[in-house]
Amino acid sequence: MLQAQLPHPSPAPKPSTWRERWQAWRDGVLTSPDFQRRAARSWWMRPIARQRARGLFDLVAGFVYSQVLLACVRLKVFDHLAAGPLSAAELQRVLDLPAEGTERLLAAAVALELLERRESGGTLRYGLGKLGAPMVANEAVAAMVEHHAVLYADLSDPVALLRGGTAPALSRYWAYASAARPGELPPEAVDEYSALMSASQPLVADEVLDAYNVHGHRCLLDVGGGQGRFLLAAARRSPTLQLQLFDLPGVVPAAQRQFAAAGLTSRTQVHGGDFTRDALPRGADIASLIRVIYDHPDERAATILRAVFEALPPGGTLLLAEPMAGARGAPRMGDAYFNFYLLAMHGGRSRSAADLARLVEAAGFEAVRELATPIPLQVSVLVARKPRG
Ligand SMILES: CC(C)=CCC/C(C)=C/CC/C(C)=C/C=C/C(C)=C/C=C/C=C(C)/C=C/C=C(C)/C=C/C=C(C)/C=C/CC(C)(C)O
Ligand SMILES: C[S@@+](CC[C@H](N)C(=O)[O-])C[C@H]1O[C@@H](n2cnc3c(N)ncnc32)[C@H](O)[C@@H]1O
Repeated sequence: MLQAQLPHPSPAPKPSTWRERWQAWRDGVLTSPDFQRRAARSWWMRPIARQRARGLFDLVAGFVYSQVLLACVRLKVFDHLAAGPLSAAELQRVLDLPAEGTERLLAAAVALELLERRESGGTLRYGLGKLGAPMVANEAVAAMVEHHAVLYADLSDPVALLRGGTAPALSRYWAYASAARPGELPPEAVDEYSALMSASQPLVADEVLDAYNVHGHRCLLDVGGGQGRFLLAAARRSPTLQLQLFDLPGVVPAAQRQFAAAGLTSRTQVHGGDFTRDALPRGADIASLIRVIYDHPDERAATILRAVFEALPPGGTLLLAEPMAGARGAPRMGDAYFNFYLLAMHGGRSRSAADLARLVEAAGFEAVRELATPIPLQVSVLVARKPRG
């Protein structure tokens, strides 16, 4: 049965304001198939009708578009074209696909602006499109594209997911999200997500370090710092900065290996523990929480922020960075994408900068401010200070 034919669960409220009357009238018009048909045929309404049809079609087809991108990533199409355009026959050879598969992939990738057709001297070649060019050697986004197989399997029944009681694969992938004692997770339970986080740090690290200059600081404690990729980026910005990393005991051996490989062992202290139970190491004058707080429900987020507050000296700085709901220019990222992602993960919630500022202040910090980042879709940043007195 169509939604419009379902009985209303309560007597529909009578519109009382001008705005409510306008909205009720507009709903009536826009849901009418007769109006939709007439609008599509009217010269002045047709552009709007076409735009709405396209918008809805793109929501229907979104998974197909994602899979075209996945095919391009798996076949390394963008990297093959980095040195210059290739003909369909050349691409067929390097991609090792049948001719028809190649033609279909190229047509789809051109339509999605991942590739573009280039004609010269009577030969048709394929080059990088405006959305394909940023994918060249982009291991961060490529790793995320691959990872979405897990998410999309969990989203195959979105209503069941919303009703709860399911056991999404994503909640097993992020083993700490539902573990009673995350501190006891062995390396094999944390290695896969830690590698994904490490691979995707380039989406975040330079954005954060461009927004906040760590130069004036003596020692940076990265809480939930994973395999240390953010600290390695910070160390490159400030050669005198001391580094402390805190993460689950199962994660820290990989972090230690990364610091040793970068020749940074003497500047680094690595601590294993559970930030919901254990005290954080003292000694840093700035602590960062990068892509950590949105993993957790409010109560656990408050515990983590309080632990950071305790670890910092008076006047110490908190640097909190993650993709935030309501980020400028990215309205779908927080409320649609991460909202559902975090539901499947059985973890936390996508929060706006204002929601996070409230949590940060409740933990005792002051002077909370949001810093501008170049691409808020990737990450937004809050800084705050522990009071001096
Ligand atoms: C030169 C001429 C002719 C014109 C100039 C025109 C011009 C200005 C062009 C701009 C070109 C340009 C610089 C393009 C840049 C493109 C960029 C920066 C693209 C970035 C894309 C980023 C993407 C797609 C990021 C995706 C991130 C995802 C999906 C992240 C997912 C994260 C997850 C799932 C995290 C999970 C962690 C957990 C569990 C929630 O804690
Ligand atoms: C989403 S990852 C972010 C990692 C890293 N900050 C980054 O942005 O790449 C969250 C991190 O928090 C760590 N974590 C989760 N629960 C934890 C806990 N109870 N105690 C300590 N670390 C924890 C995870 O092991 C993981 O490294």
